[in-house]
Amino acid sequence: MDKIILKLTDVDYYYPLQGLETFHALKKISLWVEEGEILGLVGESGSGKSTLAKVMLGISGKIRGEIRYKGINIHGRSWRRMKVKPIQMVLQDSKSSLNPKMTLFQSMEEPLVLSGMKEKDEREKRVREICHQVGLDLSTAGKFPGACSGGQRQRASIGRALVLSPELLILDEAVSSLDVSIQGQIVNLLKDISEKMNTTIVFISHNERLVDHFCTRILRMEKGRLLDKNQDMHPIHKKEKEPLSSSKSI
Ligand SMILES: Nc1ncnc2c1ncn2[C@@H]1O[C@H](COP(=O)(O)OP(=O)(O)OP(=O)(O)O)[C@@H](O)[C@H]1O
Repeated sequence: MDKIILKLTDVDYYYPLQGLETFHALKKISLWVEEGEILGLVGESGSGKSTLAKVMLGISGKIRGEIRYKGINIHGRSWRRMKVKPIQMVLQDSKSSLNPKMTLFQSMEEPLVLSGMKEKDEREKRVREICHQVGLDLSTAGKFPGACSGGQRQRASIGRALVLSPELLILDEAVSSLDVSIQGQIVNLLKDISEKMNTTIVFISHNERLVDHFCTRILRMEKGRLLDKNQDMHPIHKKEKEPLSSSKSI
């Protein structure tokens, strides 16, 4: 088997409610993520996909079970407290994840500033590289989010997530609000990035056709549980990465 970078064993998650009540959102989730793969996570609305993504990122709250990143038990540890995080997430709403008062370029530069990269020239060089990778020209990168299209903003959100070279990128409905042709372009871009940078991707989407085209393995959630219990017994869900035409209807 390929190298496992993230492994969850019997993970339960409970959201705190009013008083002493809790909501049992994840039930006995066991899964692994292999280095370099594009793992798709599908399931109906409310099945727990976003909660699972947040647990991978270190959400606070009542968690049971074991979460190991590269063999290290990260249970209860928040990546948010670390300057350079090995896991990054891109959400559906690029408007809310980008600061409206910063240009796309500045938003992509900010994680470098926060990580302690002091030289402005060095930071700008890195952001120019990332702009090239995510297909944003520099004049667009100089605009504020309000003056950009959804696709341009989403490229910048992906660029911001990639600028510190994360090992694992989680995309939670990250292309859902975009036109079909733009979805295809962004998915091709992600595939390219995953191949060139060996970035591992967890891709959450309602769009099963898109997931089927894009992902190398697919897991399904239902009511807080994972349906594919014995993951290596589902070879039909495991395939080689194949090119996706951006004009194809997905
Ligand atoms: N902060 C919260 N407090 C209490 N319950 C929550 C909270 N956030 C989510 N839930 C509940 O947890 C369950 C799983 O929600 P989650 O957002 O993870 O589902 P999802 O599969 O990502 O849904 P969608 O596809 O609609 O985004 C739902 O029943 C939801 O109501």
